[in-house]
Amino acid sequence: MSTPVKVAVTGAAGQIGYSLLFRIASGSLLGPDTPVQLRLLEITPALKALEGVVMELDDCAFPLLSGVEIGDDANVVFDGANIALLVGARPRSKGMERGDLLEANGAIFKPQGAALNAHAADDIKVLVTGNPANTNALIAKSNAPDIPAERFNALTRLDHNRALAQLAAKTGTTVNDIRHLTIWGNHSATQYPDVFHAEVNGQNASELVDQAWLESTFIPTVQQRGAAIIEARGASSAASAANATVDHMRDWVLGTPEGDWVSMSVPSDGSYGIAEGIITSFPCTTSGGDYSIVQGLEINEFSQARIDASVAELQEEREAVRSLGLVD
Ligand SMILES: NC(=O)C1=CN([C@@H]2O[C@H](COP(=O)(O)OP(=O)(O)OC[C@H]3O[C@@H](n4cnc5c(N)ncnc54)[C@H](O)[C@@H]3O)[C@@H](O)[C@H]2O)C=CC1
Ligand SMILES: O=C([O-])CC(=O)C(=O)O
Repeated sequence: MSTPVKVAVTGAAGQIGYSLLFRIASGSLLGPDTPVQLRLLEITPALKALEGVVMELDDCAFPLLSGVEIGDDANVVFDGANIALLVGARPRSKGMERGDLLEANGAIFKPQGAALNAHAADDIKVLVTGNPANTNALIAKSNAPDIPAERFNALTRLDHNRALAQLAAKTGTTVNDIRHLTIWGNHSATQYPDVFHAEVNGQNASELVDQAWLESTFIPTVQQRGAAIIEARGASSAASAANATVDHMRDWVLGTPEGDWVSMSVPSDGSYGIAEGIITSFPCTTSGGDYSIVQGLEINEFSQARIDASVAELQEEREAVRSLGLVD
């Protein structure tokens, strides 16, 4: 067996953590031949609950799990990490304005960015799931000047998976029949799920569904799915968010399937005229541990307006965290 890969997870005692850790330890993240060491970060009051989760991990007797370290100090927990899954974040509480939310999360992601910069392994890959995920990833990236910027991603794979499921249901197919779906923009209600390049069994998806369904059902359903889950379950998406976190990082490390792409929020390099530096969702392929933004797609007027709106929201978030001194 090879040397264990060190996987750091923050917010490990939370809802998503409770699904995610078991998937990582069972081999879903890095495959059946790669042992993992889990390095779990929590706030001090949650360490006892986390100890209980570690007892359960022990009780699974996972053959690939080489060890588990837990703690409340990012400088210790991130030591030597090859992968960091930043899940723990400050949720919006009643009466909290967006600016307050960004500030509260800045207090988490700024020091975590700095701790990754100082202690993570040279090949570190960072994926932010904790909301507001795109801007939290931007804050972490800005505070880790020695880590290449492209190693900081945010999660829009859950939105991608939700869009796949909705399109499959509408067209009477399965998710396996669909290729080239894209989420553009922010992991928020402004995100744009784009079917204009998608194919269902080789046929362009926009020819199989009408514009009215796209505008009044598909797009709002995908954009509002998180809220619908909260309404139904009384708690936010957890197993599906953990699953998407695994999907994103697994594909980044092990590669996307031949002939398809996935949606990843990555620092913009200016592709499609999108402001450089913001962390926004693009169609991406990956190979050899590196990803590339799919180039050359024709963007119609309908799509462009929606991409612009979501990118504008991300630029506003960047301005807000800039004015708080959280990013350059
Ligand atoms: N990007 C996406 O698609 C999705 C993102 N989310 C977000 O993921 C985040 C986590 O969700 P849940 O697990 O359901 O929340 P949760 O509240 O059950 O767990 C979060 C955990 O993070 C911990 N935490 C807080 N501050 C921390 C810090 N500084 N360091 C380490 N741990 C810290 C808390 O103690 C808590 O145990 C939330 O921000 C949620 O909005 C949820 C679903 C989808
Ligand atoms: O709104 C939330 O906290 C959960 C979320 O991001 C989602 O389900 O997409």
